[in-house]
Order: sequence, then C-alpha cells, then structure tokens
Amino acid sequence: MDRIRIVGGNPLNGSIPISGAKNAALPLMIAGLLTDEKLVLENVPRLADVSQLQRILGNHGIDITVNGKRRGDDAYAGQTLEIDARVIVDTTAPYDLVSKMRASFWVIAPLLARMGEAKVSLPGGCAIGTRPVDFHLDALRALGAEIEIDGGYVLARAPKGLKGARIDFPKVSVGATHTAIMAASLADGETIIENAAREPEIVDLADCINAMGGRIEGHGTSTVRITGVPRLKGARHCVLPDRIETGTYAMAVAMTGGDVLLSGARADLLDSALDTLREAGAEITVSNQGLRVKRNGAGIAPVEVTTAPFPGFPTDLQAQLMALTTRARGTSKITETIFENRFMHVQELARLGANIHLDGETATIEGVEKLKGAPVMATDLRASVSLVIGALAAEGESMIHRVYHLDRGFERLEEKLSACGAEIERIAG
Ligand SMILES: CC(=O)N[C@H]1[C@@H](OP(=O)(O)OP(=O)(O)OC[C@H]2O[C@@H](n3ccc(=O)[nH]c3=O)[C@H](O)[C@@H]2O)O[C@H](CO)[C@@H](O)[C@@H]1O
Ligand SMILES: C=C(OP(=O)(O)O)C(=O)O
Repeated sequence: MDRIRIVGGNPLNGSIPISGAKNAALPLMIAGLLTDEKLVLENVPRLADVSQLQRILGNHGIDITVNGKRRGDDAYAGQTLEIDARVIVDTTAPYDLVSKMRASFWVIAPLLARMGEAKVSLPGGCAIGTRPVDFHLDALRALGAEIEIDGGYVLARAPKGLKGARIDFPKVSVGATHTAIMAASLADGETIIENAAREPEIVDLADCINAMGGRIEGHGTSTVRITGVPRLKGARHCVLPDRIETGTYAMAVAMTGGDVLLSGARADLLDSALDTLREAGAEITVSNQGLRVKRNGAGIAPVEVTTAPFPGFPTDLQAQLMALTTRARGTSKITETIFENRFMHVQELARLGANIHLDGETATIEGVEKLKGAPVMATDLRASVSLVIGALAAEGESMIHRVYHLDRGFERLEEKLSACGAEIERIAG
C-alpha cells in the first residue's frame, strides 16, 4: 500500500487548480442511466471513486468513453466522459462492487425508473457510521415501487412505472435526495420533495437533468418540485468545482502560512466554511480566477463549529478544520452532528502532538505551540487529508499510511502541494 512522506514547516505559495467535485461527478454519472442517448460530462476528476463507478456502470452494459486532455488543456484539466446507456443489459448491482463505493447504491433510482426493476446490494457499513438507506427506500415506495430485501439485496419493482408523489424526508439526506430526484424525473405526474438536501451537488444534478429535458424546480431549497417526463435526452454538462477540495487546501494554507490562489474555486459553494476560515485567521479574497488564501504573521484563532447540512458547515471539512485548530491560540470546539463515528482522525492527530478531548459528539481542541512529525494511519477519506494538514505544519518527518483512502477524493494531492513548496512525496509500496 502506498504511503505519503511529508517533512513539515514549509509555507505554501503559488497556485492550486481545483478539480471537479467527486460528490457531483458520481450522481451525474449515475444520471447517465436515465437516458438512451449520450450524456457528456466535462471536468470529471481522476479519482478512485470515479474509476470504481465506471466499472459498476460497465457492469450494467453502459459504454463510457473517456477523453483525456485535449490540445491546449493544462496538466490538471479534468477528463470528459461520454456515457452511453442506450442498452442496459443487467439491472443487478452486485455486493462486490457496491460495497466498494457506497454512492453506487444510487443506481437503484434510474434502473427502476427506466427498466421497471432493480436488484441492488445494500451498501453495507462504513468507517464513519452505519449509513442506512431507509430514506432512499421510503422515497421509492412513495413513488409506487414494490421493495423487498432479501439476502443483502434490495429487490425493487415498478412494472407499471413510477407515479409522482409527495416525499417528506425525516432528516436531510444528500443521497436520498439524489435518489428521489432521479426516480421522480421519469415518474408519471408531479413529485414534491420536502426537507430536501440543499447541497450544491444536488443543484448540479438537477441542472443536468433539466438540460436532459427534465422538469425540476426549487433545487437548492428544501422543497423540490418535479414534473415527470416520459423520457430524457442526452446533454453536455460540466461538473462544478469541488468545494471540499477548496476548503481543504484553504485550511492547509491557513495552517502552514503562505499565499495561494485556489484557481477555479467558487466562493458561493463554501458559504459558512469561508466565514469559519476567516474567523480562524485566514485572509480570503474572491476573484474571477478563484479564491486567494493568505495567512501571514498572526497565528490561528480558535473557533467553535457544529457541522450541519448545507448551507451549514460541511461534515466533509470537519476533520480538516480539526487539524487546523490543533495549533490555534486557545481552545476550539467542534461538534459533529451528521455521522456518528467521524472522529477517527483524533487519535492520529494526537500522535502528531495534538491535544484533543472527546465528549460524545463534541471534540475540544487545546491549541499547542507545535506539532512533531510521526508515522500515522489514514482511516477514512477526510481523516486522511486532516493528517496531511497536520504533517505539513509538524516539525520533522511524518509518514502517512493507507493513503488509498486519500485517492478516493483528492486528485494529485501531492503534485498540487509540492508545486506550492511542500516537501511531500508518495512512496509506492
Ligand atoms: C457521494 C456523496 O455525495 N457523499 C456525501 C453524502 O453522503 P450520503 O448521501 O451517504 O449522506 P447522507 O446525507 O445521506 O447522510 C446524512 C445522515 O443521514 C443518515 N441517513 C442517510 C440516508 C438514509 O437512508 N438513512 C439515514 O439515516 C446517515 O446515516 C447520516 O447520518 O452526503 C454526506 C453528508 O453531507 C457527505 O458527508 C458525503 O460526502
Ligand atoms: C463521506 C464521503 O464520501 P462517501 O459518501 O462517498 O463515503 C466524503 O466525500 O467525505
């Protein structure tokens, strides 16, 4: 398994290109199953999760043509995927594939909507929590699907098609909102989704489906109205920039000091996370090139944050913020409300010298003067990058093990950071 070696202490200066968003690219690729025409997706990031989903879609008989860089593209340009789901040869998504990439469970929606049936493995457990799919299944039942669970698989049937309905989620769920929007887009009649997730990736999916001939309104608010159409056509859509990658690198600069342009980043996608970063002492200026992040001189100020669905502080930036606060001038508090086990980075940050106390869903972080490099282990996607942030500021050498977690959601991380002066290298092994 690859490792990443970092020698901390260098400030970050220069420019980091922000890739297309993993959490937008995945539902957009799945939406390709909604039409028998070509869906062309631009600015798709080169990530392990994207490759895994390509394999899963291939299992359904979907052709995906990958166009790499075109003449004039810079080294970091995203890839273009042409998704051709003209023929769906298999409506089963097997355990060995779904268990590797949870979001692939969402194929249940287009398979059911287009083929009238789907047999999809339950995704199984995950490091950060139980992550059930009951809200997804309740939404599909509301749309008229017969749902049965047998042998770890969800057997869904709608031989007469899906019917528009009212869906009221008891709790905000990004994935269940994606599932409901995709299924309702081809249902007969009108669907109203209440307590819908408002994440920018939901908006990106709905905009894409509308470009395919869908009729979705209110996306980005808690109430989404969908008028089903008999079929959807092909379209061309550009994946929006990754707000979590943006926030991650902004926190890295805030941690090490320096001055970096996050090119292609969009401030409107970060909302409360930008406020928190500024409160912590980062200077952030917005331009049409992206976000410029600086931290010179004055240290890191402590913050108190509670994660929440968009537009609240994103749970996917919680681990990164914790790394930043380990060197704040005072005591910070971070409360995680979305997932029940998303503090696994705490023990690893402590190996770097951090002083963190856990009490249920709240972490109290006493800022320390300095961190010291050490061998540490990645436990999940965002925890892994919080260790990178800690190591970038720690004295001496750190070795981060199990970086396959990192490769799920951060494209060319070591290249992007070393281009800004970090002493970082990947050691194959
Ligand atoms: C590929 C992708 O986009 N992943 C994101 C998506 O994950 P995902 O869509 O899996 O997360 P959800 O928004 O669904 O989860 C929110 C909470 O609802 C619970 N829940 C969810 C569904 C369900 O049927 N029943 C249920 O109880 C979950 O256990 C969790 O406690 O949103 C999360 C919350 O913003 C992000 O951290 C993930 O990066
Ligand atoms: C939890 C995440 O992703 P996933 O839902 O794919 O596990 C994430 O992107 O932080």
